[in-house]
Amino acid sequence: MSESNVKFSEAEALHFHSRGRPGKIEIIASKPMATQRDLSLAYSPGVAVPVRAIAEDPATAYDYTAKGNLVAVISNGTAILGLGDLGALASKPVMEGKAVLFKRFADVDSIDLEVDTRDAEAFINAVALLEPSFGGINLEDIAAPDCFVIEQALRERMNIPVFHDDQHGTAIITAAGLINACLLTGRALKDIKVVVNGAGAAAIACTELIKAMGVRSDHVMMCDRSGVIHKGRDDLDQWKSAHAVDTDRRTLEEALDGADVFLGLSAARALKPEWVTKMAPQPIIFAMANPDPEITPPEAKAARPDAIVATGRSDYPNQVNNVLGFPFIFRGALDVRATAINDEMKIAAANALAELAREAVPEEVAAAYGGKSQRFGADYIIPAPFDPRLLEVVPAAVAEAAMRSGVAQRPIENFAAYRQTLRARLNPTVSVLSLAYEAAKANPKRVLFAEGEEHVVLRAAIAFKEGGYGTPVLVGRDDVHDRLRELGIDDPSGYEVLNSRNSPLVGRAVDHLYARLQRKGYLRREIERMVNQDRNYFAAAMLALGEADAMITGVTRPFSQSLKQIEMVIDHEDQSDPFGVNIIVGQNQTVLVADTAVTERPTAEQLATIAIRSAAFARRMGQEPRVAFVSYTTFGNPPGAYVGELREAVALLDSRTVDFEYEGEMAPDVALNHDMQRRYYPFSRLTGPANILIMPGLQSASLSAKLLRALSGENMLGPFLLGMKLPVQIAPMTAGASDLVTLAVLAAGAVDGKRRG
Ligand SMILES: NC(=O)C1=CN([C@@H]2O[C@H](COP(=O)(O)OP(=O)(O)OC[C@H]3O[C@@H](n4cnc5c(N)ncnc54)[C@H](OP(=O)(O)O)[C@@H]3O)[C@@H](O)[C@H]2O)C=CC1
Ligand SMILES: CC(=O)C(=O)O
Ligand SMILES: [Mg+2]
Repeated sequence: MSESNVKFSEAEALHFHSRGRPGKIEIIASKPMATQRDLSLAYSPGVAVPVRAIAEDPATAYDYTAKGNLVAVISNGTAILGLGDLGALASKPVMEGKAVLFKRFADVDSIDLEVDTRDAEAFINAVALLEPSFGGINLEDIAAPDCFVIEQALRERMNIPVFHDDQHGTAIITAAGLINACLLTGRALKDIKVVVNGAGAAAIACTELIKAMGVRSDHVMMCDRSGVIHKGRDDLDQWKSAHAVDTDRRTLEEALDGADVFLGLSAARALKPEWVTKMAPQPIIFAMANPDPEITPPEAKAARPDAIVATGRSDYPNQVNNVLGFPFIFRGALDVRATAINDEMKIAAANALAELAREAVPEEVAAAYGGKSQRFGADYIIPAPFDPRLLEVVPAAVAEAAMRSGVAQRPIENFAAYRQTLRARLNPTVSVLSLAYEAAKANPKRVLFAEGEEHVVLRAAIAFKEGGYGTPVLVGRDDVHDRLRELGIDDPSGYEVLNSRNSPLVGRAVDHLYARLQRKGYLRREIERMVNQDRNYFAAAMLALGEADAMITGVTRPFSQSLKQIEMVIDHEDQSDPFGVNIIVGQNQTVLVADTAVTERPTAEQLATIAIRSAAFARRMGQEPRVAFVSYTTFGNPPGAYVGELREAVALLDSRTVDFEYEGEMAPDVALNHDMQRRYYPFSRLTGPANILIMPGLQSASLSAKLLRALSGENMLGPFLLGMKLPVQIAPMTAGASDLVTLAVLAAGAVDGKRRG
């Protein structure tokens, strides 16, 4: 895509957007819609009751509808990122993207609306009429100067927060980054000389905010396409002329002479490395144009090794991008039902972000970024978007500022409790998975994809490599490169292919396997045939011999068959059998189910081991384990003949010292409902709903997991194979490319522990 740091092909980006349900959002019902009674309540006649209530008291719309947590992302497509005016329809992928970021980072429901007009008045009228529907309006990618007129008019006409993200979101993050970059270089805001390149929505808002925070007006030089905005120009509109200065400098190059700070909010490659050499010592360079910055960090650093450099992108250190702002700012504003997002709230958000970057980074975030650059310093001036603390810190600061400045209609009484609800909005498993992806990037591994001729596997390998998660090693025939070409990879030579027929490594694989199997009735020629003809034997041997760090297989044959083959090459972690865990990820809840893959009728001892290992895995996934041994009976009711092993497993855990909660036997509906446990089984030792369900046997476990996968699709992960000595994962035959990438990332994440152990 961009000229450097290419992480994916255009084909991959298109496939990502078109696969499955096209686009990136869908709407799901938050109430049951199963029965006639549900429908009567949700729609006519039941719906008439809240209708009358809202007509009588409009404020109750926040109680009876989704309004209070719903934000519209609205654009006319006149300044789509740095791509320019490509129209309303073309802006839809970006607006859908912003909507999903709202959900992902701050649990704000959001919908994109693309309004097909370049007429500011028509746009204003269209949006103003939407006030009843939404709790807030996030304007996006509307070009200057119309964006100023539009936002001003809508703020006056609407009694809900209206926020032009490219202006204020960007300004808040820029201000936070600038505060910290100045701290690191020993500068005071009042002294710095700033050059702003670009004089549009983002540039003007950033300039206004940093001036409000103490940067002197006569220290800021702004440039547009025609060069420096000076008092002698007669082509300036009111917004540009507000920032015109008295100077004889005319070009960006001249403006940069001796400047402390460059803020780029213009276009790709607008800043030449040779101009950067003229800046003051330890220059601060924020090249924020998207998707390609004004200058890349390697170019900037080559020209000025002493510079602090930030961009709008996630693949370089210091991502100064409004994604760090809008989800959390709206979260805080919605939670106090603010009527506006005012300057106090923006400054509070900027300060909160700046302060957060100066605090010690939590272990899990630091680990995810390879432990590198996660301490306040030149490569870490601003928190990373996946930092789970953002959702607690920024909304609380914004809500508090809204209350202080008198725009909060529903003030927060107990901030400690509020922070707790903010923490609960983030499903820890989702953040752990995100962090696992970041960790893979920071510490990339070689992962064998044993079925390297399958399209779905090749797609996964492409995503794995181009996402920067590691090096895929494809096991397959010599035409694998042709298949990669068919999938849009122009130069497939960067993909390593191991052919089990003619690889020079075959001999070592045969030796390894023969040494293991010669006394189990296998002849060497038989082993040769197995290694040549079956990729699981060959790939597992490559893993055992250290030619790669982890292995993925599974889409071409049943799980049990793959496992049997791999067990011939690789040992179990200890005396106990491996087992499978599936993870069901809900918005606010994660449930693990085990053993979904291996042992048909586990003994009590096996069940206890599965519980202990699942609990450790749950902790790795960010969950505090609460195990329920599940059955069709709950504490003996109805009496059942097949619950003995479960009860014995509970007794075994009683007799050992384990550091997690467990209980059983109980039916899944009781296990998942803590109110029911308290009401009918007050002796139960679980302190909340169970999040690990240990099934009595493979029948029930596999049936439940497969039913759930068929019904809930992408919310089901796994099965993850636990208990092998080396990191191997066996995907279900129905796995899609993204399932395979997740398995590969988790397998890669287990490498260091396994090889050490
Ligand atoms: N990192 C982040 O979070 C964000 C980054 N941005 C980026 O900022 C840029 C501008 O976005 P936005 O303000 O919304 O768009 P606008 O269309 O409102 O403004 C674009 C501005 O850039 C100027 N410009 C374009 N090319 C050059 C150039 N070569 N030299 C100097 N100035 C130039 C234009 O000048 P003129 O007035 O003469 O036409 C105009 O003033 C985009 O690249 C966008 O991706 C925006 C928001 C957030
Ligand atoms: C990040 C963003 O909003 C932009 O580049 O327009
Ligand atoms: Mg934008």
